Amino acid sequence: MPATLIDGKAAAAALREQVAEEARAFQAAAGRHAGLAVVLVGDDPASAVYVGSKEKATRTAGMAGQVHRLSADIDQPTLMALIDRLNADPAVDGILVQLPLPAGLDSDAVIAAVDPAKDVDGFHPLNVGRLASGLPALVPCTPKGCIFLLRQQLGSLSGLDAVVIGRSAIVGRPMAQLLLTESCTVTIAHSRTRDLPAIVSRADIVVAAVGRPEMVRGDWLKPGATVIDVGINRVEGRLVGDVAFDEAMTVAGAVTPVPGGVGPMTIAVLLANTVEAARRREGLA
Ligand SMILES: Nc1nc(=O)c2c([nH]1)NC[C@@H]1CN(c3ccc(C(=O)N[C@@H](CCC(=O)O)C(=O)O)cc3)C=[N+]21
Repeated sequence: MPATLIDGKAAAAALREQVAEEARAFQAAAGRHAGLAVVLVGDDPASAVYVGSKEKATRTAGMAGQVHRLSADIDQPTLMALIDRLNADPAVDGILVQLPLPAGLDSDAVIAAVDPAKDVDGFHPLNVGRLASGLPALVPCTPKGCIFLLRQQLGSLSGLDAVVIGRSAIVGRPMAQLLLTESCTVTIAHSRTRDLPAIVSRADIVVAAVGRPEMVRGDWLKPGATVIDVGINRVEGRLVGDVAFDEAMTVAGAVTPVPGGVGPMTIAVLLANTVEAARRREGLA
């Protein structure tokens, strides 16, 4: 029997509906809309598309969105001054600086300059530390979206063996922290891992976040495993994940597709984080 297809698009639509409800309740209680500011530096076409869909989703959820589009050749002090202005603006609850920034700009400095209470990406060192300590925090959108999909598919994750492939600051590391909070036994694998197929073969949950098209093969998987594919790779004009999808579907219990899996959840969680930040800032949470 083939694996269940995990429908991220449907899950994201349901979450966006719930967030729209929370945004209405916030508006009624606070007398203003929750507000998200997105900063886009340069004219990378893929980034422009993502930012456009974030803008649309923000409005649809009944929140106030603003996009700041800056030229690729702005200097660091100009960008830092914009962050300071957004930090000081009471109408702005969430700040997202689209990454990667053009060469020459220091993204670590920009991330550290964002008010941690407005850090809806969960990239500020304070939120990273809070997540690692098991404290309430604003949590990176993509890993949090993966947890939603896993909970929907499996219910409790307690005691399950989880393997995260990839150790990036934006996906792999926070993903491992969240799985630990869900009481999984967590292994983080990466480019230096020896015998990756053997490690993956023990996992009830596999999260692939490496950025190598179709690297995880079907015959690595434990039969019945739940496979979350975070990869978005453009190969010969089409999108493929980090998992060999057709192979995985013959072995796994459930698999996320690319597109239509994790990606749509990322934007829905961004909206959820923005309402959460707004509620905390107004003392409503
Ligand atoms: N500060 C910051 N925060 C981010 O969250 C952030 C970022 N920078 N930089 C770029 C990445 C990428 N990202 C995606 C969001 C949605 C989809 C998405 O909705 N994908 C759809 C469509 C894919 C397509 O057609 O291109 C899907 O997978 O089905 C993908 C990728 C957020 N990112």
